[in-house]
Amino acid sequence: MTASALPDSPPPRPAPQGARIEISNLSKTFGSFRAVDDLSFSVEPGRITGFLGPNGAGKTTSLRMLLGLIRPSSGAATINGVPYASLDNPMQVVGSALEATNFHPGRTGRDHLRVLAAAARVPDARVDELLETVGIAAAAKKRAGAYSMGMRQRLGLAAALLGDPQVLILDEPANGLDPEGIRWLRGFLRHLSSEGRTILVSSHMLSEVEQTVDDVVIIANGRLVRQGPISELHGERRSLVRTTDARRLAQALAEAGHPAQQTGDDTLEVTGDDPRHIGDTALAVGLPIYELRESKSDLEDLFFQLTSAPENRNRNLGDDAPAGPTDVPQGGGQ
Ligand SMILES: Nc1ncnc2c1ncn2[C@@H]1O[C@H](COP(=O)(O)OP(=O)(O)OP(=O)(O)O)[C@@H](O)[C@H]1O
Repeated sequence: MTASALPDSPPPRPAPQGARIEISNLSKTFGSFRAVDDLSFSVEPGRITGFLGPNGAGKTTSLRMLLGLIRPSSGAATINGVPYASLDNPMQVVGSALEATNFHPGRTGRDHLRVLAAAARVPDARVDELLETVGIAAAAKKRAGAYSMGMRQRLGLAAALLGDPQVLILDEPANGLDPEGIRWLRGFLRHLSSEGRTILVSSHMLSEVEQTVDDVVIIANGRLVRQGPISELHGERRSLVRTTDARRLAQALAEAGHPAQQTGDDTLEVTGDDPRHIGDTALAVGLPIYELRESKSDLEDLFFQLTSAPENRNRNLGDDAPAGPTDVPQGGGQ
């Protein structure tokens, strides 16, 4: 049906395209403590980027600077080339959920969103649409104080989406979600990024976001330790093979130009080869294959190695951790 056949229906709302986030030499010190240290990275539209680091690495502090909630000691954080505080229509550009606990406990989930919607001149219909989208419509009239952590996460996500933003910034959004909720979140974020939006998601566990993100930015001790597509973290492809005579198959693979290492009487590991070549070679020498699977490097181990080098160890466990908060949030736009 064409649009002209439905003169009263509103035109379909085009999904907003993403915006680029640029963090340039960003630093934040609290007293003499350097929470974020000369951090630079960029986040691209149409991709989900995991912002990762152990507890106390400086993720939330960086996100708060990006959102204009605290002032950088030096450096800059921009969205589409401008600091958050200079955006003309911030809610349409950036939606964020930094804490899932920041709700008036006596107010219903729906009222919480309606207050925010009114302030941003977003119609109430969008509130109901979003409650449905994030899966808490049935609890819309319950007090937010009675919500589970997972429900508060969903409410926070709905609040972040009120302005239909180009950029979504979520601090540990999987906290408190059950496995079904995590799977739902993964699909939902994938859908939003496929519309061209820019999604930045923080987590202290690489394994938690491993299946969700396209790119990673890993920080430790306030500093960047790795940035790039998550596929590059996996390193070279390896296959594990189980057969009856691993030595003979390893030899046959070597003769066919595919170096393999015997790891047991009946097991071997082949580096960088297409599993089909392994199967073909085994068939050619008449050996059965009982198991053939790709072995991915353990990303959680890699994450630990990257972030636990002596210079990157968690400062909260060391002697130089700060005594306590010394910088009061300044509110948006400061
Ligand atoms: N207002 C503040 N005053 C003093 N120190 C602070 C302040 N805010 C954060 N810090 C310190 O800065 C460091 C980084 O904290 P931040 O919350 O950014 O880390 P994080 O990576 O988000 O950690 P988590 O995964 O535990 O949330 C921590 O050592 C924290 O104690």
